[in-house]
Amino acid sequence: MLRYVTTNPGKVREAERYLSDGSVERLDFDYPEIQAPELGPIAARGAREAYRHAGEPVLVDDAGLFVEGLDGFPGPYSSYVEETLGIERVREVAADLDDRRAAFRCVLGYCDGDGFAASPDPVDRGDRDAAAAAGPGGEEAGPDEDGEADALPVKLFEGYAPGRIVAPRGEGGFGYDPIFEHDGETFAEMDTERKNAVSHRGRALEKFAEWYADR
Ligand SMILES: O=c1[nH]c(=O)c2ncn([C@@H]3O[C@H](COP(=O)(O)OP(=O)(O)OP(=O)(O)O)[C@@H](O)[C@H]3O)c2[nH]1
Repeated sequence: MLRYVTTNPGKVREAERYLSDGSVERLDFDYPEIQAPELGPIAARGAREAYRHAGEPVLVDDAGLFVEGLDGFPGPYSSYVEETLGIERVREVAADLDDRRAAFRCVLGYCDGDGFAASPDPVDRGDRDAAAAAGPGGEEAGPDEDGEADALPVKLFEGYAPGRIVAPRGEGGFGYDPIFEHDGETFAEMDTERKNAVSHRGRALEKFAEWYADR
């Protein structure tokens, strides 16, 4: 049984479509998150912590909103900023910027404790063209990437969605969705199926699901 590890019900709703073959269950476990400027090391360490807790294969999902005009802030701190400032304040800060472009990123970390065949497929580092070109596969997190010695192997899958920060619109989704516009619609104006088709999480999950089925 694979455990999709998250405390966030919004993530689960989106992941269900990709993980609904009966071999996956959600595990509501708040694994300790390291502080790092990138999502990859956070997901890698989280996957190891979650695996040690669960004793079964796990998939963790680390995501964030990166605002261009704020040098990528809140990025890996998105959850903390959402809880403290709130999305309205983020929107207010962004409203004063010339450059309101932003991107959502999601990194999934898979750990099953004993490793897996390394994939020769290209790795999506999050850039839009690379995202379009990259197939399933994912990246092996290096043993020392997050500073942990003797680390368990973790496979990473990244997804990216470009957009811009706008005044809130829409009732759906969760988190920053009402203020993130992609192709003329906010994520909160999209139903789950439409959001999954274009979102950072949908792209990462698609790559993971393809790799997982073929591994
Ligand atoms: O509008 C949004 N649409 C999305 O699709 C999305 N994905 C993530 N987020 C936000 O980014 C932070 C992630 O933080 P995060 O990865 O640490 O997760 P989390 O703390 O919510 O749960 P957990 O999975 O760690 O238990 C949180 O503020 C989330 O609300 C999103 N916001």
